[in-house]
Amino acid sequence: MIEATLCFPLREGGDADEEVLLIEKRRGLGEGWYNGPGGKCEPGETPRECAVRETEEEVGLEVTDLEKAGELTFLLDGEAHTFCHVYRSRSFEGEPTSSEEAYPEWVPVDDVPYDRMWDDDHLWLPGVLEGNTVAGEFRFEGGEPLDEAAFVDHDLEWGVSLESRE
Ligand SMILES: COc1nc(N)nc2c1ncn2[C@H]1C[C@H](O)[C@@H](COP(=O)(O)OP(=O)(O)OP(=O)(O)O)O1
Repeated sequence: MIEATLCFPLREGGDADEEVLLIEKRRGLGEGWYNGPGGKCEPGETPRECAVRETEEEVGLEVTDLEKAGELTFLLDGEAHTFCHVYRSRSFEGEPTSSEEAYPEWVPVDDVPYDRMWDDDHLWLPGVLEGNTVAGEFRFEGGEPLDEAAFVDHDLEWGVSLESRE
């Protein structure tokens, strides 16, 4: 099973609206869709270290004080495919810049483009952006690659305790 991360930097935008930093993915899994910065964990790396590294690599932002917000299991044809650790952070340095992997974009949390994201995102990301914690399982069918499989169903648990976990 792949172990991966997503990180959602948050800031106060204009008119005190909160904004989240998304990326438009330029290559690999989910290419062309919006997501948070993130990627696969490397050997010997904790998920938190992975989220920090991937955010720096993809958009040039140095995030600190990451808050664990979710643990998501993605299953493909009944087999665990990816376990994803989700973080949010209001502490970061630098300005988002494009990379070979991603175009960054600040968007109001009330105007996230769920129609251009993974089919599961509208089920868990709004709660995560509101400050909640979540554990979820999402089932896809149709074979590899995961981003061409069909989203079938899911289970979600809100308000879970995650801070003791990386
Ligand atoms: C199945 O639903 C998913 N939803 C969301 N929102 N994000 C997902 C889903 N499945 C995977 N992801 C995330 C997990 C990772 O953050 C990325 C995939 O990362 P990638 O394969 O691009 O990993 P990298 O290490 O950045 O890739 P390179 O091999 O190019 O370095 O999608």
